[in-house]
Amino acid sequence: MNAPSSASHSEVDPSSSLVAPMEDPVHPDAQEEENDDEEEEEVCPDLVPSFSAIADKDGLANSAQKVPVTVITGYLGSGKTTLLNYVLTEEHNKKIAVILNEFGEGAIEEKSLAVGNEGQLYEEWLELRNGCLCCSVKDNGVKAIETLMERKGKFDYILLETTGLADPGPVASIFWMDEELGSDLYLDGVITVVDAKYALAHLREERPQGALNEALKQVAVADVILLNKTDLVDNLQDVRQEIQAINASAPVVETVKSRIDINLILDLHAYDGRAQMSVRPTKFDYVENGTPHLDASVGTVTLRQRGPMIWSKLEVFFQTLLWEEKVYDVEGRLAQILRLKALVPQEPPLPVLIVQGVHDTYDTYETSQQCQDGTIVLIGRHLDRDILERHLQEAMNS
Ligand SMILES: Nc1nc2c(ncn2[C@@H]2O[C@H](COP(=O)(O)OP(=O)(O)OP(=O)(O)O)[C@@H](O)[C@H]2O)c(=O)[nH]1
Ligand SMILES: [Zn+2]
Repeated sequence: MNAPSSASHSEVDPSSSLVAPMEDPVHPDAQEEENDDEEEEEVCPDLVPSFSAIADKDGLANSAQKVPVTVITGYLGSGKTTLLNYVLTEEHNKKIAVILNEFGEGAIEEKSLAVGNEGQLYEEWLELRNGCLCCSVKDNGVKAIETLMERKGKFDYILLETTGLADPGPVASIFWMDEELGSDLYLDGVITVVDAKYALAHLREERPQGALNEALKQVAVADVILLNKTDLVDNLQDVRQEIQAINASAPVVETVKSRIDINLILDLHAYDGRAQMSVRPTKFDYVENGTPHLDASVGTVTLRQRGPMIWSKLEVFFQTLLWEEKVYDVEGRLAQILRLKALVPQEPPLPVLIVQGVHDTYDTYETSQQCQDGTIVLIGRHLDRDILERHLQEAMNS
């Protein structure tokens, strides 16, 4: 685990390196900044799910025992529940637990008061056909789910629908952090459902003091985006462009009634070494910098670095960016990272590393994927490519 003070966590699992600031890992992004619009329009490496086992034996053994959690987020009424229902009725050989929750809402203190004994915060379980289960957990703790598993037996898979106004970042981090602490659960991926008809309005909604709106955060941290309700819209070009300008690294799949090949959303392993990052140039790579024509305040910047990199130096760059709050854009606004991914070749025989980050927490994983050059994908706001590039070079040359 990677956090300003992570010693206690590395004792728990020395093979892992998840890093996050420890003061308040559940709500790491408390910055409120002035409102503005900025984005980079550029498409960069996608995280492509790999269904072949490329993790090492330990990694596989590890995730075999643990239950994957896919977080399903999206604005009010975008089609999250429709997606869950669809997954439950599709043919699959999994015993899936669906959890509707009020995760990540309210203060932790309030929640622990509400949890009561043994985290019994769930409502009635509904037994569905094909062995699936459904419930509503009114807790923001992993404990409640673990208690459920103790009572109901282990599931193969958990789908967790956040409320439409939730910021999925902290929710995702809960599972991620909890994995470090020996939980039975691990975060597989974040799926964001976008309402094609109202997305542009949602993404542009202003919040007091320039806070980021939920729709932006939901798109920014997505591993896969469903552009849903496409039957209601004639021209998808604008909304698709705006989504990709915000998060250039997540595949955007157009859907009606959230119908999607479930292989595209389950078992992504988006947060471990089994995710493959493919580096493919796209037309967006050639868009001029500094001439944004889309009205988004969150964007993606991709930095590339030739040849093998020294991880400890790259880590200095990440920590400067994520924790030290020393990186600004040209107008002096603090860079705020919502999601980060990197593919980092090291001098052989050191393995290639994948770095995954949500807000200010990041983790590294070894991958068997090969690459010559490093790629760093940053999604957030107030990201100025030239300034970020300079900080990266400073760190690499230190
Ligand atoms: N026309 C159309 N309607 C859809 C589509 N997908 C879902 N809906 C409808 O949109 C409404 C909201 O869908 P839900 O799945 O409940 O949305 P949700 O994201 O779970 O909503 P909340 O939980 O309230 O945030 C329902 O009436 C769905 O039937 C679609 O692709 N096209
Ligand atoms: Zn719903």
